[in-house]
Amino acid sequence: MSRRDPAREAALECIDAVDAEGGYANLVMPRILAAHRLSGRDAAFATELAYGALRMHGLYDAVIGSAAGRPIGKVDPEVRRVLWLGVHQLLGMRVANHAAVSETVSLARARVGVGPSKFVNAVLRRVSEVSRDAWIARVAPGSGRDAVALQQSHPAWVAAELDRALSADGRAGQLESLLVSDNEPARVALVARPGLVDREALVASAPGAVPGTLAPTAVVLAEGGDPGSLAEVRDRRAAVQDEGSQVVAAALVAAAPVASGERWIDLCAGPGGKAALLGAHAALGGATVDALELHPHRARLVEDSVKAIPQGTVSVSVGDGTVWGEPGSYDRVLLDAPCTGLGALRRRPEARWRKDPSDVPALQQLQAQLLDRALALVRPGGLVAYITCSPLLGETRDIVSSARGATVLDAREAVATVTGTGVDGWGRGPHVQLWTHAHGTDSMFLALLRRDGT
Ligand SMILES: C[S@@+](CC[C@H](N)C(=O)[O-])C[C@H]1O[C@@H](n2cnc3c(N)ncnc32)[C@H](O)[C@@H]1O
Repeated sequence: MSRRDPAREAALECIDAVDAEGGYANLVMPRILAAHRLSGRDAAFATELAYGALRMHGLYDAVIGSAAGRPIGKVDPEVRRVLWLGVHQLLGMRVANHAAVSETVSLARARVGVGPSKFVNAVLRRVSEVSRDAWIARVAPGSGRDAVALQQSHPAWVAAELDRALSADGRAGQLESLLVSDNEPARVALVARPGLVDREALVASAPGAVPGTLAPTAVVLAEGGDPGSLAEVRDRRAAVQDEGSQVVAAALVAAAPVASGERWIDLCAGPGGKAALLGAHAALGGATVDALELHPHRARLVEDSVKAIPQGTVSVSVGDGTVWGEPGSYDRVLLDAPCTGLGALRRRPEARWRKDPSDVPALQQLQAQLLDRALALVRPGGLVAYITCSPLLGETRDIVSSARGATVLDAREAVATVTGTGVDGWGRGPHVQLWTHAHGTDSMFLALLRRDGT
């Protein structure tokens, strides 16, 4: 009987659950780690192994096909997933070649049988003969867009859309940097909800944490920092939230002075990160927030997220934002629209492979309907923040440019107020597009609109 490494077993279970059963890595992995009683460095190793293989398998399939001398489609899917695990150790991690090959082969023997394990052994030995760069030169040579997409393991259509969005934002030539940043796991950022906990106090509670560099509410945890260990997170005075999300939500508050009695609505609130940040600001300024969410189970997450906000400030409802509410009855609307999520690929290792260009038109239609409704819901002179965690032009500028009855504001001014920086650092305007490679945040888009009329 050969000895098998529990961290590699856990990683393979995660890869199987995601690739074969349609699971989400960030949901299945914690359960698998607990079942294998893995923590600390072993858990981190298993997670990097699984997430890296799931992210990078576009490139690894090309390497495996070349090393095996057969099209990847002819490799049994179960064997292929074991190979991803081995190739990621060889080309994506600093695991010694002999350990990567022998540990993966013993796993293969147990999981897929002796015959296939010999094939795994032969392929991995061949892969281990040359470096990652040499493999890239062999299977994805050049510097054209499709080559860069394969080198950085992104579907070609995703890379093409991101490239277009970069160019439109004055960032032509930055595609490779962006795709590289999608492959680097994000450091965990927390929000210190204003009025509920001081940022300095939160920094002091979390060993090794530092203040964020963009949002005045942000705290960045040390590598491996566990947000669940912090009382402030457990009681919802603080929460995990990308710093870019904090900036764009706070920009709606910063766009005009808050008058007591203002009514705000978050039209697409689940799971409630931005609703809670708005709620904390609203409580300080004497405003109230309605938080709307289509799906009841996500509305429950919003309820939980806002539970530390002073009573009577936020009220959560289940409903459809395309038809909700009394026209003209709100002062500000936050519309964080459902989108492809292609600006947050670093958070979800499998996400890039689950999207398809055919998903985009239905999302665009919904985004346009929601923005229409958002503009109907605000009073004349009221403000709408249109936000996506996708930089795709079809989900961002194109949606905003087709809106009627509103004036587009320079969102850079509100963002500069939030971040305490000058307007110039925020692109060409009037919208603000954050970029993972440039700002270290998710690639969030923000447009601010003011409804016309008096
Ligand atoms: C991008 S997420 C919002 C994230 C949220 N603002 C946060 O910061 O936690 C979009 C949300 O809109 C919800 N949604 C989708 N269609 C909707 C609709 N027609 N009306 C209201 N909510 C909708 C989705 O269920 C999802 O929870």
